[in-house]
Amino acid sequence: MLSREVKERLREYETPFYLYDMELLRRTVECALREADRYGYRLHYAMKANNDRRIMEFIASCGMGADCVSGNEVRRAIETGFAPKDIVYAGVGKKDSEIIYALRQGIFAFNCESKNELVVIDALARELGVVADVALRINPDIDPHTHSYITTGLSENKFGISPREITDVVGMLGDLRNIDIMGLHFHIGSQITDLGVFAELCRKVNASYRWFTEEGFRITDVNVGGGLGVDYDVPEMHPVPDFAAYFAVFAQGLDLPASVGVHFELGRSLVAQCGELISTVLFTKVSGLGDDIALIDASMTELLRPALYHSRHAIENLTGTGPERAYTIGGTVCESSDIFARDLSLPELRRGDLLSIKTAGAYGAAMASRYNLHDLPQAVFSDEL
Ligand SMILES: Cc1ncc(COP(=O)(O)O)c(C=O)c1O
Ligand SMILES: N[C@@H](CCCC[NH3+])C(=O)O
Repeated sequence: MLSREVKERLREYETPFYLYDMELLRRTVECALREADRYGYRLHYAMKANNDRRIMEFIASCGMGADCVSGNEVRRAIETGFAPKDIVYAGVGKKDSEIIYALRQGIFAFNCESKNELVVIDALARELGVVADVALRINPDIDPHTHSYITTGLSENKFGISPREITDVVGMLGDLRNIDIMGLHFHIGSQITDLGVFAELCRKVNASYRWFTEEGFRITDVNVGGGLGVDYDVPEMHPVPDFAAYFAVFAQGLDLPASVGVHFELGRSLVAQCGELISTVLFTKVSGLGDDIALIDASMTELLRPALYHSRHAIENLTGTGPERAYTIGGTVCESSDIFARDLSLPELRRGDLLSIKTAGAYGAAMASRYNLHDLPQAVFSDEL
């Protein structure tokens, strides 16, 4: 809940902008690290969720590693204080220039997603005279019960190496002298709220680990990815996700020797709740069906999730106190999918009211675009207000 003084101060900034609660970020990151530490688990921040420099610098300063999916992400991670030896690099389509850059940095591991990618990493590593540490990303065919666009571990998805290809891959590895298969990697999707899905993942991880060990591989590290979901409906009830319950599922389900390092790649659960998108009501009008529409100065260019996944974010009228009315909340972009909410009850909206769109710290600013030549949204931090 923002105080009246803070709300007044928000008026000094040009909307739309992202407001980050740095105290909540601190509590969230500390809680995740504390709960992971109980089991000796190692955390890597999936920076695709939010690559703001201040946020990254803070997370790096807490001692987390980074999970990157492009050469530029690896570069930004290093610039913001993440140690190369704590960086994992996934991505289904890595370019040669990106692989070469990451090889030169001496990152912890490439999460490798296909047979052909292994061949390319090996060749590039040979040219550089180095050996690349590689974790094979296995597609375990698990339904994570989330939106189909953010499901990544089903057989039909483009991610990971399928069981069909595994034997081929293993047969070929003897010829690849410049890669060391030291790990196995899994990531089955995002915004997963059914913890039973992670229990199923553990069973698949155990089976894969046993299979690779029996094949003669020395697997020192297992990376189970990220995916823990957050509460978009009533965010104030769960400002910090239940990391204790999440890690306990793995502690109970994983059956690996104590010497094997267990890694996680958490994105959304670390940064979603600390961010909100602040926007101003521009106009209200009535549709041909008689519905009240409010047009706000944020749009799918600042927060794409509702247009892309029909996802719902809680919205608060920060400045209006009138009687409630039901609104369709639309953005400014020339796309009919640019709608943040339908039939949403809010204190009567007037031109100039400030709205807060909650749980926007993950995959918000990071997915912003300049469509319609909009400016990219600025970031404002709670401790600077
Ligand atoms: C390979 C990989 N690791 C980690 C993540 C982070 O996921 P989340 O933000 O759901 O924790 C993603 C995104 O889904 C991913 O693709
Ligand atoms: N961008 C998605 C999550 C994708 C995660 C990356 N694999 C979201 O906004 O929910």
